[in-house]
Amino acid sequence: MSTADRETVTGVPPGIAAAREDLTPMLSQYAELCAAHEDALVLFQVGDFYEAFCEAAEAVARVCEVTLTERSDSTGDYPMAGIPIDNAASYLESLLDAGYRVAVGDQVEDAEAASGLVDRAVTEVITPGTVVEDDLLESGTTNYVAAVTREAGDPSDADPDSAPTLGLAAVDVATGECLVTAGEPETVAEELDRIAPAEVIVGPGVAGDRATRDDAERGSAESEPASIEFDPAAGDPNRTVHGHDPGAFERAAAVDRLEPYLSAPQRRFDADAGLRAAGAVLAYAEYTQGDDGPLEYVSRVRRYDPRDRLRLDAAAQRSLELFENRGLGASDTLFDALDSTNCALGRRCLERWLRRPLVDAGAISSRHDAVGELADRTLVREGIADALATAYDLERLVGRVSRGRADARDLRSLHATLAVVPELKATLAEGSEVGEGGEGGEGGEGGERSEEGRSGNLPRTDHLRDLRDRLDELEEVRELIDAAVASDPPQEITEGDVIREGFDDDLDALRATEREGREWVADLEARERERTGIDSLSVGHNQVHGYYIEVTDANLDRVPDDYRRRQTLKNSERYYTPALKEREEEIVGAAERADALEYELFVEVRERVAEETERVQALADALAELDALASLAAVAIEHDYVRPEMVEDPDAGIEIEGGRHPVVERTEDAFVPNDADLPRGSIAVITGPNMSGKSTYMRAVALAVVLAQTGSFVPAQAARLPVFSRLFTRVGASDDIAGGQSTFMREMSELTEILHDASPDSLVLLDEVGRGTATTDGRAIARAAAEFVHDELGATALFATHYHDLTDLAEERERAFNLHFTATREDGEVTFLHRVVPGASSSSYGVEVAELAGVPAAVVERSRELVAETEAGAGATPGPERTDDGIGPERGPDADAEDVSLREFLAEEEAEELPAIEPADDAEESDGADVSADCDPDSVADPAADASGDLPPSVAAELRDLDLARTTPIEALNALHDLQTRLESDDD
Ligand SMILES: Nc1ncnc2c1ncn2[C@@H]1O[C@H](COP(=O)(O)OP(=O)(O)OP(=O)(O)O)[C@@H](O)[C@H]1O
Repeated sequence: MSTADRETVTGVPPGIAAAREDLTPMLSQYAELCAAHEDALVLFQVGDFYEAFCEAAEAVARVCEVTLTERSDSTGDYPMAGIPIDNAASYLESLLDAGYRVAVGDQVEDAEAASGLVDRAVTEVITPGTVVEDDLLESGTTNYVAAVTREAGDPSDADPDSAPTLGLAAVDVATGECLVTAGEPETVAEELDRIAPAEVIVGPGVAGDRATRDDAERGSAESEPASIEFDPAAGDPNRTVHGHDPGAFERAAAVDRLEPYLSAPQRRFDADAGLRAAGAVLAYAEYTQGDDGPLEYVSRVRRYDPRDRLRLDAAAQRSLELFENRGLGASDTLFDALDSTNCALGRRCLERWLRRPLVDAGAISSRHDAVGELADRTLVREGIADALATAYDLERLVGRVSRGRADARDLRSLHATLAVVPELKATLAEGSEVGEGGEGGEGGEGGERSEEGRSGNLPRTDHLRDLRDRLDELEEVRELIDAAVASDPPQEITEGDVIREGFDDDLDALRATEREGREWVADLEARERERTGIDSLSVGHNQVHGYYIEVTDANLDRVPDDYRRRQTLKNSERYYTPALKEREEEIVGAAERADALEYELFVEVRERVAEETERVQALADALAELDALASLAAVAIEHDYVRPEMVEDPDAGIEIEGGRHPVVERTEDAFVPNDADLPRGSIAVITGPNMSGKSTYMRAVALAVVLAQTGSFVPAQAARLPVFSRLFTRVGASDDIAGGQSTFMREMSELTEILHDASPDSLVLLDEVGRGTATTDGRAIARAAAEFVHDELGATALFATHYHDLTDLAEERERAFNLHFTATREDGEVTFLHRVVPGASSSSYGVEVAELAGVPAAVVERSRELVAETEAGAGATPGPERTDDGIGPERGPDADAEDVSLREFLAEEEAEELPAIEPADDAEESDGADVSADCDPDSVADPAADASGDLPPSVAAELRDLDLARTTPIEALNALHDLQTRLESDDD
């Protein structure tokens, strides 16, 4: 669907606009609704169908694959297309997928009761971020719409170097969850990626905003701040981003909008932008729900500071495959591996936790306590799972209740869910005596053994005890629903059978009248047969004539006087009697009044339940957390995870024994566990053949950190972990092809972020950095970045690389060390051992991997020849003996790279890759900071390089003044290039 297509069919279709003066009243009404919803496609209820007209009809026909028909009236012919209301969900989904917002124009008065044109109004605008229909929502997921705006103020006052503050607010319209935060563009971009909204509306000055875009196109610099460098769609190209009424983003409008949701909103937000984003997102949410006033189920507007959670940028979320599989290898994500929840509430909670791991050691340990207890207590865990498996999606149910959209079945579902609460409370208390199920094991920390715990009535841990206290049984609500609503009610709430007998005396009386009337009619046949002596006399009912007594022509002479003729058939006559007519009126009247009364009573009950929205939401939170914790415990037991020891010492590093990758281990028959011992601030340079397990290892370490801080146990034999505040990853360009940027540009901008923002509290994963460009440049960048991470940032880092010369960092830097992965080769066959060992690797086995992958034999052979030729060219350089295929040193079948000393390895690498460097001593003398001298044969050969010991003062001063923390690698290379040119011209 092109943008042009979309533009032509939102708002008033041109064909309708052209005929506006002549339209019939109905089409005029359609045109009015369209005009009021300029950015949406209007579906207009006509009986059992939603119709669209003219160009809008053509779009509906095309997108929904329905027939385009024609409507003819006195004013002309109009193309028309409709979708059946009963079956609208899948069509609506197609329209949303095609990028439309759909305004639903419902008939809002009874068509039969209406005199003249039926009143219609837009009852909701369905947009990707605000759908509430269960049919259109994936269960267990959260569907957010977000608003982003920037801090107001005169941009000329602002410090040009400081980043503007952005406000971000998001609402899940189905559940009422509302989150608000503010921060620099980078922080907000990160939060957007975590929240992953389906739709973003942007305020003035933010890219994607309509006014800003128009200004940019006109080249005007109006009073609004210029659009800042921030792309709300960056993390997900499928995200719908659009501008929205700028007025909704104004402070005064936002304060007014927020007032029904929280008191004194103007005092509640640290950043004005946060307040304005919250106001705008709620304005938009209300608009999509038919502009019916405040959304009552949005009872909590939660403000939070992203720094209170482990910060994971989009690159980290993607490359660690937390929620999205990138299709490389295993097909699952970390979330899939962790999700053993039993209900949608728990699933969403677990997802929230994983998107925002904790940074508070106390809170993390508290979750670990609870997971430990549930892991120990099998019966309790299974009891919770069984009970929650019958729980409905309380958050969405209560959302529908307070929106006045819940039907009787929804209330019964709410009742069924409330009914599991007492059961859950009992389960949590069951068998909690000390000594049950491995007591004193993993869960035994954190002051959880109170007197009550010992008495056997309550959970052991504070966390579960607190959770149990939060399980509000909402007895009154449960009893009210049970007393009022029939146990198996129909979907329709206007046609009776919804309210239980005994709930309302008037209703019971009406139903009794109806029942008695029907019984009277049922007995009428027998009575009349007896009275008239006509054995074939029958009593029947049809829609048109109501009740009748039927007598065949042969018996007409025996018809009594009080029979009145109603209808003549071929061989019989139909009659009624005054008594029958009276009864009939009684029955019909009572039934109609009963149906109407039932509806009234139902709405009353629904409103009473809606008054308890906040309590139901609080219960939903508690159930969700319990489910998430039980899921973590179940996974820990099933997959043999261990409770990590969280170490609060700021100097503590990562110590993992027998760590595994939680996703890869499920697909590999024989996963090889590995240790990780990474002192704080150290950098591990990891080398090894392709496919040997470098990435898997690095990710397993990072995932252990993420899991631990989420509150989960970790796949390892033992783990001692510090609490990190940020996690960065940068994976090689060819591993990451999302987004429209050149992959190398993307790689470099992600690297820039790391180099700017990582700190001693960060864990950094660099996987093949520099791979996206020429080897010489790539190597230089990799080297410089590694040095910077070590020297300037002090972050704990893992750096996987094929640039073997990086391994000499270990000799030059105190906290750098080498790890490598091993492989064996027997009869030309390579076997990867997937085992990490200290030291540097010797060989890349690239040609073997190519062969394994099925590269044609001729190409493999030719590659071997070329490798041999390169080596022969480097023959003058001292190095170890090469094997026939020239890939690595000759080794026995049992030998692995451990056998190769670092010295041999370095010599070998120089021989292989730096033929121009000689003698070898030069390289040893070179300063590690001068990457180009180390790596680039051309620059080494250049006599200018010799000038490094004696720099002209201006060059030296410039070098000293370079602010590396604010210099991107590309800028650094450019600066180096300038300096080099100046040195050369000085020499001339
Ligand atoms: N510890 C392990 N035990 C068993 N199999 C493993 C292990 N680690 C990795 N593997 C398997 O090896 C495959 C390759 O691993 P990985 O991608 O980590 O290698 P790599 O060294 O990073 O490769 P490249 O350098 O080509 O990127 C994985 O997809 C997985 O199937």
